[in-house]
Amino acid sequence: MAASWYQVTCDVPAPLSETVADFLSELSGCGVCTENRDVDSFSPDDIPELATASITCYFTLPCQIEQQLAQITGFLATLPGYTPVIPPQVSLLGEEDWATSWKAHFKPLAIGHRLLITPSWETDGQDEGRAVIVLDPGMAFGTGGHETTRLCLECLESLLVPAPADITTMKILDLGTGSGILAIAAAKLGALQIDAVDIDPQAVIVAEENCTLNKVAEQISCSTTPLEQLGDGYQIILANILAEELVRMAPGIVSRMAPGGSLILSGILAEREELVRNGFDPFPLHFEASLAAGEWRCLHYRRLP
Ligand SMILES: C[S@@+](CC[C@H](N)C(=O)[O-])C[C@H]1O[C@@H](n2cnc3c(N)ncnc32)[C@H](O)[C@@H]1O
Repeated sequence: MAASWYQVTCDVPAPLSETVADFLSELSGCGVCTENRDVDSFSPDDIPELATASITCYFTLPCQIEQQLAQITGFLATLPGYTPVIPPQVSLLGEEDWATSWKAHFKPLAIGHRLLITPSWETDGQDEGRAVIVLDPGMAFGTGGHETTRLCLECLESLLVPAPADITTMKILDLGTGSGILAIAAAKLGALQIDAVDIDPQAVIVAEENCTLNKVAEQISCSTTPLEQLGDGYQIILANILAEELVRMAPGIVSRMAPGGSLILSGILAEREELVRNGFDPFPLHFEASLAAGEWRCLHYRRLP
């Protein structure tokens, strides 16, 4: 395959990232990509900024890359506080690499005993009798890789496998649906009446697309309806949201549960488990379990009759 671009990446101290990004953008004549956050993190509030930022720009072929590199290193040398640890890294990219190289990071992921999350370009593989959820990484949280999602899915599976007698009539709420992954899992395991809500309209668009992709759009109603405007009688409520928000919403959540219904709370760092337990203590709930994965906890409650 013919190469089409030079990709140049400069690692610089974080405070210099804007200056370097502006320079590279002007020099290359196109946009730059800045990686300065530990993105494998749960929420925008706790995404830590890294000490070093990687700025990547692209030069279309043909181009005199040596001259461009000389300009870049010359510019970096003028910046106060810049000490080159690694020189700018250069690689050649082809059309196909450009379009597909990111896909290498997303592989089918088996969860629990019955679920398999797979990107749409990997659907030919063996599903070994698992319910397959096709999910392309989109703008919304929830491709199954995060512990908080996985814990929810495992707990949900334990409630729906084997299928309870009332699975076709039970109402399920996925509060903070993101990509729709939890709602889609519930549908794939046989539930027919699922509400998937999110305060982020972009997430709702992604969730709707994923429901269609998984052919479960008829079972799932996606919307931005706030909790306060939802009905009640949910046999299962799933909420993978941060601890403080869960506690704030506790009265609204519990009042929407059917007697005997299950509540699955995730997105809780181990050190905040007590905060959530205290927040849900005053309500008529039976504490069933605290599931752990690394620093994350997922709490399972049942509503008392
Ligand atoms: C961590 S993501 C969870 C996504 C998915 N349910 C999963 O388990 O992977 C949390 C989602 O909750 C949404 N959210 C946060 N606060 C909310 C609230 N008060 N009501 C509804 N959605 C909320 C966010 O927009 C985000 O999409």
